[in-house]
Amino acid sequence: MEETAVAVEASPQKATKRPKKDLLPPYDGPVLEVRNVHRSFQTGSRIIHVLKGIDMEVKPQQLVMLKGRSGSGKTTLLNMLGGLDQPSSGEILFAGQPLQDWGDQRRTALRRKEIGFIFQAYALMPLLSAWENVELSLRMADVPRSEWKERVGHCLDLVGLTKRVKHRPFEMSGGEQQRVAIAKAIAHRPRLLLADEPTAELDSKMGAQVMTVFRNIIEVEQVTICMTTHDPTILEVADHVYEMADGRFLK
Ligand SMILES: Nc1ncnc2c1ncn2[C@@H]1O[C@H](COP(=O)(O)OP(=O)(O)OP(=O)(O)O)[C@@H](O)[C@H]1O
Repeated sequence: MEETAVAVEASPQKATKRPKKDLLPPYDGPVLEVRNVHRSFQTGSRIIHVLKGIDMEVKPQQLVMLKGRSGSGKTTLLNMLGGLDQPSSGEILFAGQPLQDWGDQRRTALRRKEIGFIFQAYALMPLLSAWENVELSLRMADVPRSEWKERVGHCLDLVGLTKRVKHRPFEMSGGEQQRVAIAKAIAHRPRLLLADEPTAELDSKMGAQVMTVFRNIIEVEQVTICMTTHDPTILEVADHVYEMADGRFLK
């Protein structure tokens, strides 16, 4: 499918107000604080130390990137930032709350309400249209049905896809599919967006469109983004880059 000529044509939008949520008390500090995090895996009799003392901070509405060679530990760290995995030692504070002290149920609720995930391979439902894919995310997050229409329309507009709402993934370019995935990831108004190599499958033009969308949603949706990338041209867009090598950040 041909990409549209203009980069991303989202309508100018005002910042939307984040509705109050009970899960987290109000907190003006960093969205993420990572303190001396280690992660080891046991495979058979061997113990592999993948993360070896990670310290990082992600402030509200920042775009933070993790770069590093394949195998350096980026995905392992991203999984922990999203509460999908737990550190072997150290702590991760999400909006000031220590995730390791939370039970499984509360961590799952945090993931569903406060975090959006974007992957390299889009992760869309193949038989659903762009509109239905975004709607599905609202259904999963228990957002009242009465709010779906406005919210889905708003999110698809933000990613510049108002003219593609009825298309199914196979009728769209890779860049468009990734933008649907972004609309889907922000639909439930998460505080944090985690993206694992979101531009890896895209050419440089489509990759740049995705980064334009990221900048736009940081402003309009007041979201914070932490992503991994190998692409040096994309790193220029970051507010902060952490370079990883062998489970540590390079100074
Ligand atoms: N569950 C696991 N069990 C054993 N080893 C693991 C596990 N998860 C990750 N690893 C190992 O940890 C190391 C880091 O993997 P990780 O996927 O975090 O790297 P990465 O920097 O994201 O690489 P890539 O850029 O290729 O995605 C690898 O050597 C991997 O094999």
